[in-house]
Amino acid sequence: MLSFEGVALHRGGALILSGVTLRVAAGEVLVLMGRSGIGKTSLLHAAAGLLPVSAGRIAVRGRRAVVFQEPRLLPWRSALDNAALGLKALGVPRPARRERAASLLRELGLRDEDLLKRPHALSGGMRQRVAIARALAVEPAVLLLDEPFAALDAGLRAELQQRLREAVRRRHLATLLVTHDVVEAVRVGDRVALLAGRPAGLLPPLPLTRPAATDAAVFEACAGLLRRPGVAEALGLLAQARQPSPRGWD
Ligand SMILES: Nc1ncnc2c1ncn2[C@@H]1O[C@H](COP(=O)(O)OP(=O)(O)OP(=O)(O)O)[C@@H](O)[C@H]1O
Repeated sequence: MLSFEGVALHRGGALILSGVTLRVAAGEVLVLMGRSGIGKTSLLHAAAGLLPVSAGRIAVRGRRAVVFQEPRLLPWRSALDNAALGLKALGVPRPARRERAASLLRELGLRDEDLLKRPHALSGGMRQRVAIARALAVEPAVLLLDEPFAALDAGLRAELQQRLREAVRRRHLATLLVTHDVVEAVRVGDRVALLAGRPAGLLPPLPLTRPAATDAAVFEACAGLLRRPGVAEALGLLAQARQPSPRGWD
């Protein structure tokens, strides 16, 4: 379980977030969205313990793990050793940690011949699978994901979103996912919370209904979310739509 109560945050001397109250239950994927620079990553970093809060309280029940947009792997270590890193820090013996890491890497779609490759020999998608495996390996109760698939192409993103969703459901993790991608929100999330205003606060979270796996159902769910009052504005989409393009006004 992860909860924020009346949280305020400063960055560079400026108050960027205030009065943020939110609870992410075990087994729930809460998607955090809002326009660029609003404070999504800062809030996630505060939940990860990487940034102090200026006011309020963040409570984490159980272990937490973080996945960043870049995989942040050790270049001189194999995929297997990278995925097992957190377990090493926890003092899990080598055979047990390699076994658990290998099983997670397979669950996330790595083939056996990839397990001993170093990061430079893996694709971007494989590297991010290793980063997710490394996070899941420590058996967290709370998973914090900061745009984990933003650098991947659309097909791969869809596959990894599906695998992530299955992995967090199976483990009953309280998951906070920061993303700019509305498709990702409806594919992975149970609820979406939007940051808006300055300093930013949280709009009341909206439930997401799980769409069928077809593209049409996913796009219909996205359109439904964007039609909800305040959502397009909070994502900065209406302001963008009024921007002139090189061809004139869109
Ligand atoms: N290291 C830092 N020092 C000072 N200010 C920072 C720092 N990092 C971020 N900020 C500021 O804090 C505010 C929130 O940034 P943050 O990265 O949390 O927003 P975001 O919503 O995650 O943005 P994006 O969607 O573009 O990633 C921004 O105004 C940003 O300029």
